[in-house]
Amino acid sequence: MSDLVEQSKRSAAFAAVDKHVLPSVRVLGIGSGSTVVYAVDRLLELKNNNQLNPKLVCVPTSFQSKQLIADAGLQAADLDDLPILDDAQGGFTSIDVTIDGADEVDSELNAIKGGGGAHLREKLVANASNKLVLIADYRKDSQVLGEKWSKGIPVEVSPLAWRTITRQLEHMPCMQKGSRLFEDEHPVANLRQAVRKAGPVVTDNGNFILDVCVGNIYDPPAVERLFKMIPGVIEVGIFSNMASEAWFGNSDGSIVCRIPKSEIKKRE
Ligand SMILES: O=C[C@H](O)[C@H](O)[C@H](O)COP(=O)(O)O
Repeated sequence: MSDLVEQSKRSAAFAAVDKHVLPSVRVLGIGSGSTVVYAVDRLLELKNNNQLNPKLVCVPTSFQSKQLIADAGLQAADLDDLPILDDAQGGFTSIDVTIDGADEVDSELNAIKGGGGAHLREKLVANASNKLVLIADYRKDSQVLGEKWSKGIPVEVSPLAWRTITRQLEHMPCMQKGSRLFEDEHPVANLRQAVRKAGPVVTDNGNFILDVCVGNIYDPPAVERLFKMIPGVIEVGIFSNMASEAWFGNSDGSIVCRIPKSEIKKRE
């Protein structure tokens, strides 16, 4: 990985933490992946400077994230241990803000996640958060999902049915009710293979992952719903309309914070 990419991950992570992890934050969701490591580095600095809420509790999204929290000496809590608060919009949240990485983010801040296989718990934590803030380097910033991330949509599936699910996914048509959902005629689903273990990747939850290639994704919420309907699909690595901000580190050293394009229009 080039120094430029690492530097851009770091600057996006530091800026997002500085903006969102104020002393008023009591419960913080911690995402997974290599960019989140920098976010936890910054949290540790803030902790050492007494700039965090002394009662701060961090909610992990994977085994990796749980370890990062423990190594930083921060307090961890599982989602189920937290009280559920009814918010003004009729939602149910337990977490003030979650900071997480992404594999690709489009102009509406729909994201592909799960490159590291953590998207099930990441989505559970994001869903219980008042605010989801994404952090990434410039390679993940795109207009349409699929333009940049070519490894496919991560889909966590039950090992009991992975072959049936693969076949069903590969028979999905690209058109639905007259509109095109994705670029390729039919998806191609690959069982993710482990690198230093023989056989498939087994997630933190004991499941398999199919990486489903469809080309560009024109309607992320529809594709997310379509895949999710297949029995045995546990979670789809498309996060539609969940993030409210995305921070990108650029290759020139600058940082950009984006909000969904439709939000910009509403504010104009
Ligand atoms: O499963 C992994 C997560 O969704 C990560 O947040 C995502 O893959 C981005 O990871 P990284 O920051 O390493 O690019």
